[in-house]
Amino acid sequence: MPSTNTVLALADLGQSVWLDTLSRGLLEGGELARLIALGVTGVTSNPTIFEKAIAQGHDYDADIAALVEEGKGVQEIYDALTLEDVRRAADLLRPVYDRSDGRDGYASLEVSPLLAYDTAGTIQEARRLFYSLGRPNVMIKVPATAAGIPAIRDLIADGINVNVTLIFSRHTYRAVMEAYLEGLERRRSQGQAIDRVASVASFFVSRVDTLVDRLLAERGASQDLAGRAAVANAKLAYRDFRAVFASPRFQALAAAGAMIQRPLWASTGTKNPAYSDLLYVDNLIGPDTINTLPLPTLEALLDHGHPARTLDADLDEAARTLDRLEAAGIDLEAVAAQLLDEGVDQFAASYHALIRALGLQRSRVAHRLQADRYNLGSYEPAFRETLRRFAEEEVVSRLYRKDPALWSADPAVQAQVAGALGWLDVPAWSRQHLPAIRALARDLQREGYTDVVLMGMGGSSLVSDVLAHSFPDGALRLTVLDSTDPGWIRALAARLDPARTLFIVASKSGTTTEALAFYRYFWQRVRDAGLDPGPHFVAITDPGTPLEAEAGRQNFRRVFLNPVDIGGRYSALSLFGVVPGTLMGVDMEGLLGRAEEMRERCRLPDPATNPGVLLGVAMGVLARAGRDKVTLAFPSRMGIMADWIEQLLAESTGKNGTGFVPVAHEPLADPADYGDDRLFVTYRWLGHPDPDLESHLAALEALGHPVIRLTIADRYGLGAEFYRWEVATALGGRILGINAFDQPNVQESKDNTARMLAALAEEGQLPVPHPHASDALMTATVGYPPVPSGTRLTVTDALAHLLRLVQPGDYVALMAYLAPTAEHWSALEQLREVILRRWRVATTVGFGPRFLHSTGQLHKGGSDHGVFLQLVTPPAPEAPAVPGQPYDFASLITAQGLGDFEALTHHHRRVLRLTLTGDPTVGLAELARTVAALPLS
Ligand SMILES: O=P(O)(O)OC[C@H]1O[C@](O)(CO)[C@@H](O)[C@@H]1O
Ligand SMILES: O=C[C@H](O)[C@H](O)COP(=O)(O)O
Repeated sequence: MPSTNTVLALADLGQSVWLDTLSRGLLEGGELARLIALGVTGVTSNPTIFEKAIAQGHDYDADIAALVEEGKGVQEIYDALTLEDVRRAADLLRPVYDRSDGRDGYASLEVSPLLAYDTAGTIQEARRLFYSLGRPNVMIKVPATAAGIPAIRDLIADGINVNVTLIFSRHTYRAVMEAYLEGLERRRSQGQAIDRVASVASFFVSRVDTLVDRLLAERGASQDLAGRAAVANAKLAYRDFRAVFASPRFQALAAAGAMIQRPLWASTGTKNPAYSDLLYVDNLIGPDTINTLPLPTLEALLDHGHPARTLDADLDEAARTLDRLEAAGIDLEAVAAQLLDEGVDQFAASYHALIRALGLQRSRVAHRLQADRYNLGSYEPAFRETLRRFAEEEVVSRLYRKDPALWSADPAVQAQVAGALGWLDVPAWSRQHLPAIRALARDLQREGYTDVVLMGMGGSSLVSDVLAHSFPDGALRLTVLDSTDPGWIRALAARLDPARTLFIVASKSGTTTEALAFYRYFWQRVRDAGLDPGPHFVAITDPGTPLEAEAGRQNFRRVFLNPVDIGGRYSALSLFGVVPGTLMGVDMEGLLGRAEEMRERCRLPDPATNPGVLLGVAMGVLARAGRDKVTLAFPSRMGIMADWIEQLLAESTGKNGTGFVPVAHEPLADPADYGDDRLFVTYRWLGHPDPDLESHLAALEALGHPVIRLTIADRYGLGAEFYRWEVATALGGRILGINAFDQPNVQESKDNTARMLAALAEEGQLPVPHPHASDALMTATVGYPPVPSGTRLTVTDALAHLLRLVQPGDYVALMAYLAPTAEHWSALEQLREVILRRWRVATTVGFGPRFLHSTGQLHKGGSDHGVFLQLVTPPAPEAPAVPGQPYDFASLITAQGLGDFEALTHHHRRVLRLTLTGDPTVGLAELARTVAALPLS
C-alpha cells in the first residue's frame, strides 16, 4: 500500500526525516507531537536555532524569571532552557526510539561553539550534556574541526551518542567515519557493548552552493554550474559512506551489534529563492540516510515532494560536475575549510547573542526583584525638592540636547562644555567599530600573541583596569601600565615576551608624559629583542594629536581615533575601553548593550525614575549639606570599579573649592567612628549577597547615615554602571555649580614636574628640599603649615604637626609613590585604618603618579578639607632610562612627587612629605605604629 504522506514515503525509501528546529512553542503547542505523528523521527538543534527561539520571543520569559529568582547565572539559565527543550523533545521521540530499537528517534544538542578548537573541553562538555540529559535517545553535536575529530572518537568510545556537525568536505567526512570506527573498536577492545552507541554525520549542503555560486560569479564562470556543487558533493560523500560501511572492518563491528553512522543531510533549507524549495530534499533520497528539515522545507515536502531514490543515481554526472568546478578554479576543499571556519564563527555569534540577550533579561528581572534603594533619611525632603526642580527645569531633555548652560552661564565655559558631551551617545558609535577590532583580535590570536599591555593614565587606563580585573578569563591577558615606579616597570618588562605582546599607547591628548615614557621604553625593548616594533604597537588617541603623527611615522599596527568631544574620564565606553576590552576577548557588544539600556533609562524625563539623575541629585544635595565624602562601600567584585568612579568624581567635581570626595576601598570601621560628612553607596550583586557588608550598612542607617543601594546583575552590567555614573557625575556637578568637564588644577603639578626635570638636566640633580627631621627609617619634610625656621623636629613631631590639625569633616589622603603591589597596599591599609579609627575621618589612598590623574585635581582644587601625607622613596639607583629623554624613571617619579608636593604647599593644603629610606613595607609598618601612638589633641 502506498504511504499516506511524503515523509512516510521517504521512510519507505530508507530515509528518515528529522526536524531541524526546536522551541518551547513547538513543544507546548503540540506541533512537534503532530509532526512525529506524521512520521518525523528526530530533532536537531544548534545555537542559531536556540538564539531564534529564546532571544527573539517571549515563550521562555516565565522560566527565565524563575531561574533568576533562584539566583542562577546566565550560563546556567542557558543550560537549563536548552537542556529542558531537548529533554522534552527526546521524550516525545522516545516511542520512535523504542520502536526502531535505537536506530532512530533522537534529539540533538550542540556543545558550546566556543569549544570548537578545544578537544579536552569538548569531551568534558559533551559528557556533561549527555549525562545531564539522562536519556538514551539524545545525541551531542560536535563539530568536525581538527580538534573535534579526536573528541568524537573518544566520546564514541565512551558510549556517548554523537551527531557530528559542520561537515562540508569529503576529506573531513572520511576522517569522521574513521573516528567513529576507531571509537567503536576501542570500546569493543575494552569489552564494552557497542550495539547502543549511535552516531550520525551531518553533511552540510545548501551552504556549499551559496559559497560556490558566489565564487563562480566572481570568476565569471559558466552559470550552468550554479546550484549544482552541493548535491554533487553530497552524492559522492554518500558513495564514500557506502564503501566504508560495506568494508570488512565495519562488518566485524556490525557482527558485534554496531550500527552504521548514517549521513544526515543538514543545511537543507534552500537559500537561493531562484532554486527549487526541495533542491536539497528531492535529490538526496536514499537508504540509510537522514534529512533534517527546517519547518518550511518540511511543509514543502509534505505538499509537493517527489519521493524517489535519487542519491545514488547519476554519480558520473556528479563527478563530472566536481571536475568542471575544479577546472573553473573552484577548490572544494578550500570552500569547505572556509565554510567550517565561518560555520563555527556563526554559531559562536549566535551563542554570544543569546547569552547577551539572556544577560539583559536577567538584569531586567534582577532590577525588578531588587530595585535600587535610596535611604537618605533626613535629607529626603531636600532630595525630593531638587528632583522636582530638575523636572521643572527639564534637565534631562536639556542634557540630551547637550545644552552647556546646564553647567555655566559663561559663554567661554559653555563652548568648552559643548565640546565635551560626546559620551552621551558613544555606546552606539562604539558598536560600529567592533567588527574591525574583532578582526584585529583574531589576527593577534592567530599570530600567537598572549599579552596586551595598555599604557596610559587616568581616564585613558582605568577602564582597562576594570575590564582586566572583571574578565580575567579573556583570550589574551591585559595588563595596565600606569606607574612610573622603576622596579614595577622592570618587573613588567621581565615578565613579557616582546614577540607575543601588543602595546597600546592610550592618550587622548597624545602628550601625557607617562604614557609617552612607557611607549619609548617598550618600543626600545621590542627593538632590542630584534623585532620590528611597529606591528607590536597600537595607539588610541584623538585626531590630530602628536601621538597620531608619531604612530604614523613609526608604522604602528593600527591607530584608533576617538571622537574629540569625549574627555578622558568619560571615555570608558568609547574606543579607550572598547579596543582593549575586545582585544582581550571581552564581549564588548554585551557591555555596550547594557550601557545603551542604561542610556534609555537615563533619558526618562521624570527624574524620580531616572537612575542617573537620582544618583547625581542625591550626591549633589548631600554634598551641599556637608556630606561630601561619597563612600564607595562596595562588595569585592565591584572593588575595581571604585577606582574608576573615584577618578570620575574627583577630577570632574573637585574644583572651585568644592567637590565630591570619593572614598574607595576604605576598610569597614566601627559604625560610631564615622562623621556626619558621609554618604554611603553600595552595590548588591545578584546571586552574591554580602551579609557582612549589608549588616554594616544597616547599622550605619540606624545611626542616621544616608545609604544608597544600587543593583548589578552580572559583570556585563558594568557597561550600564559606567554610563549611570557619568550622568550622575555630570548632573551632580551641576548642583555643585561647577563645570564637570575640565581639570584646571592638574596642570600645575605637571608644570612643576617639568621644571624639576629641567633643573635635573641643567644642574645634574633634582631640587629636593632639605628634610626637617630624620630617623633610621625615614625623613620628614614639612610642607604646610610651615614650621619656624631652625625648629628641631623628630619624624614623630612632624607627623604630630600634621595630624593635630585634623578636624571633623576632613579627609586624610595617603599618596604613595611606590610600586602598586599588594604588599604596599596592605601596609598602607593598616596605616589608613589607624587614622580612620583614631581621628574618625575619611581616609583615601592613591599610588603616585596614578592618583595625580584622579584625586590629584580634588586635592588642589576641591574644598580645603584634605590633609596630605606624601610617601616617597629616594630615587632608585640604576633605574631604566626613558629613551630620548635626559632622565630615567627614578628621576621621573621623584620629580612627580616633588611637583605635587610643591603644588599642595603652594595652595596651603596641609601636607607632609615622608621619604622611606629603607624597605618601604617596614617603614610603613613603623609609621602605622607611630601614628597609633600619637596623642589626639
Ligand atoms: O588621555 P590623556 O590625554 O593622556 O590624559 C590622561 C589623563 O590625564 C588627565 O588629562 C589629567 O589628569 C586626565 O583627565 C586624563 O584621563
Ligand atoms: O543540524 C543542523 C544544522 O545545524 C542546520 O541544518 C544548519 O542549517 P543552515 O545552513 O540552514 O543554518
